[in-house]
Amino acid sequence: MMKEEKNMIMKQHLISYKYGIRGIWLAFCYEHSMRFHLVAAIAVIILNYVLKVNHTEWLITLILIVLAWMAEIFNTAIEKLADKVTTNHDALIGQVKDLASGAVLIICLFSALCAAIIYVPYLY
Ligand SMILES: Nc1ncnc2c1ncn2[C@@H]1O[C@H](COP(=O)(O)OP(=O)(O)OP(=O)(O)O)[C@@H](O)[C@H]1O
Repeated sequence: MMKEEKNMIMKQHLISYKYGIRGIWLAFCYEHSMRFHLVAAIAVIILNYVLKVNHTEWLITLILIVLAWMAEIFNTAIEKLADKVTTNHDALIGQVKDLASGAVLIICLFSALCAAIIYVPYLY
């Protein structure tokens, strides 16, 4: 591969990061739930420090935080796309939005369960 081609690929790669960062910023601006996820993430990090959780527990909680953020960003993207298709009442659009919300709910419930499993033993 030519040096110019490599540079071009690298440049496009870096530009795609820029779009990704803009996507994360948009999610925080337009989706109130993202701010809730941010507050929850900060609370988890503080709790991890206070309780001095072990390495594995740190990893599990950080992975769950990232999964919840990912689910919320996908949910926001799907909602925006659905609204672009139609803002009129439509049964299928309703189902699409419910499915996207379901994905967020699953990771939130699973995170709450994992938080109970990790933190409760530290309280005794
Ligand atoms: N065009 C539509 N046709 C039918 N039902 C809809 C439509 N738009 C929204 N709904 C229903 O209303 C619910 C909430 O949709 P809305 O677009 O207001 O999301 P939201 O309240 O911003 O959700 P979230 O809290 O996940 O961001 C959907 O899950 C769906 O059941």
